[in-house]
Amino acid sequence: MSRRFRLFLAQMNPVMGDIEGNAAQIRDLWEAGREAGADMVAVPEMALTGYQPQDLVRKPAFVAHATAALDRLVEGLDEGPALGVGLPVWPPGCEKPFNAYIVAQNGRVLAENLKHHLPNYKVFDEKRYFEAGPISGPYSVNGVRIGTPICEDAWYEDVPETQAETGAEILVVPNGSPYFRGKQDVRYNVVVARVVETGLPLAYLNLVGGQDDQIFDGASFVINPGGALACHLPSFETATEMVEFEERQDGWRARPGRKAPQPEDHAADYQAMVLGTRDYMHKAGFERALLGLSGGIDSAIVAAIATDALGPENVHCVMLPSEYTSPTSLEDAAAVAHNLGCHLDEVPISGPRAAVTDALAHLFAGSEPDITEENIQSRLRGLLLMAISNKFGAMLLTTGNKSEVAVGYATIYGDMSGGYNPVKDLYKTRLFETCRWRNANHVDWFKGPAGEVIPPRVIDKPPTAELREDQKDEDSLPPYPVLDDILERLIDHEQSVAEVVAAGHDRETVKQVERLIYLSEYKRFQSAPGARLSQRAFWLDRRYPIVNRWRDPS
Ligand SMILES: Nc1ncnc2c1ncn2[C@@H]1O[C@H](COP(=O)(O)OP(=O)(O)OC[C@H]2O[C@@H]([n+]3cccc(C(=O)O)c3)[C@H](O)[C@@H]2O)[C@@H](O)[C@H]1O
Ligand SMILES: Nc1ncnc2c1ncn2[C@@H]1O[C@H](COP(=O)(O)OP(=O)(O)OP(=O)(O)O)[C@@H](O)[C@H]1O
Ligand SMILES: NC(=O)CC[C@H](N)C(=O)O
Repeated sequence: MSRRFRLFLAQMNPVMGDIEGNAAQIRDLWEAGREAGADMVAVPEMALTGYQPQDLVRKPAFVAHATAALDRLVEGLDEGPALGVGLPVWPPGCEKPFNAYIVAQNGRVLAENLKHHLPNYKVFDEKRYFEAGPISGPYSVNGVRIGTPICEDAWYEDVPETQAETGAEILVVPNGSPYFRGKQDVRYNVVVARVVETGLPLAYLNLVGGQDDQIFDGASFVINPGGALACHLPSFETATEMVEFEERQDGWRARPGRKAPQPEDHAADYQAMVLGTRDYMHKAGFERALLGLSGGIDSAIVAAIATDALGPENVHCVMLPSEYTSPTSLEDAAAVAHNLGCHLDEVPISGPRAAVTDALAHLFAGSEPDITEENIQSRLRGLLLMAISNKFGAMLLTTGNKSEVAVGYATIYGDMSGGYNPVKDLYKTRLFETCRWRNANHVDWFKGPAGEVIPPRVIDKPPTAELREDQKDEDSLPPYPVLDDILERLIDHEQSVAEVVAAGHDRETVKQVERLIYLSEYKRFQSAPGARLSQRAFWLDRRYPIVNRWRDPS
């Protein structure tokens, strides 16, 4: 009879800092694994505390709480499978804690794995929070030797290789790997390389769920020696899977299991925004969202995302027309709310606007109307929406896309008001395409209706802020395809002005965009967090000084 190993993968969604709640979830998952006859139940990196805990782990009381919760979990493990769980551990005398993965069985700890490679790039600052551990060797569960590189440890050869050389038969890798567009291909490449080098099957187990701007997409998978995919869990949903490994003449192999289809590109971005919005709201204690619905495309897609995340009954849309609001905008806002099944109220801003104009008349006498008056409209909308939020307890969502956020094309304390921005990392040209994707596609966990929820007219009409007569975005900004290409080069690829010009752009336009990016750093610093979709999202991926006189002389 060949040797077997039954690994229960639990792609779970912890809540940051809810140590007791996460411990209860982990205990339930362990029981489900025991029922199913597992040898080992694995949950992802830092599942006990939530990931990334940032400076929380520098607070000894936080780490002590996690340790106490772990001790209780371990003590409660009666006869049954081993449990692998991620948490910070802080041995006495160490300057910082370790990022650890504890494996326990039958009431006692079998192994303590410490993360060796601490990621310190993009959104990661683990060298700030953690001590790097030595490479941890394999441990035995029911007679099978398991090696556990912790997330980044699997991105280098040395940890898996050392574990294989010291007897590991299967690699189980717990991860806290946040989404960016195209990341799954990066993970396959990394994992296949480790499988080829070690000759061992590798189970890649990821977290799922939103945490501030980051979205953990799950999509856990198992690769066999030779590179074949044995099983794949769904993206953006919690899931469990029993993976059956057996030892054959040519070594350990995982039996083929579920292969959930994986979303790509617009499908993945949209689901990331829905999950990010749902988890930000729910984990922060909000059931209901509120937004200004203008009849434009930005607020339409945010309304769709919020509805898919929270359900139409939990999304309150408000149209706040002025004398510049066209009949088309009124109709389009009504159509979006109707298609999504959300409640729509109308609150005209003409009265408050007249009151503000009146109040300032003695100061502004003799000056010409300019952007000041335009911004007052935007700020009145922000004020009224925040009043509705205060009164009824829904969180205000803000709607600026990445193109607008990049050049500061938004009014601070006006349309930038709000707690979360689902589309903050989505350039306008991609936003159009993503609306088309949503109109043609639906996923079963979305709470909004299937079908063409965003009328094509909303997608096709020229974007306008409607803050003065006949205003169009293109009066102030280059056409979006041009703007987005310049932005992607300057921001996502950090190209020089000379390189952007060499790619075919007009120098004056590039310099104008560069100027707007640097000038609006203060707005981004004060802006709401949003769903991270790229490798260069505003906040942790791209950190620039606010006061900065440097301009590219190239
Ligand atoms: N470095 C700095 N650090 C901190 N604060 C700084 C600052 N520089 C300016 N400021 C402050 O910021 C103010 C200027 O910013 P702000 O008041 O936003 O005004 P501003 O950026 O001049 O105008 C808003 C822009 O957003 C556009 N827009 C587009 C789409 C929609 C909407 C909408 O509202 O619905 C608006 C609008 O057309 C206009 O171009 C200054 O008066 C000053 O108080
Ligand atoms: N008349 C309005 N009623 C309600 N909210 C509004 C109104 N005008 C603007 N807003 C709010 O301010 C935000 C910014 O306006 P903006 O014009 O940039 O976006 P949009 O109208 O949704 O899309 P687009 O830029 O494509 O016209 C809107 O998304 C909306 O939340
Ligand atoms: N938690 C981690 O170590 C994350 C780093 C890893 N390379 C990833 O993004 O997938």
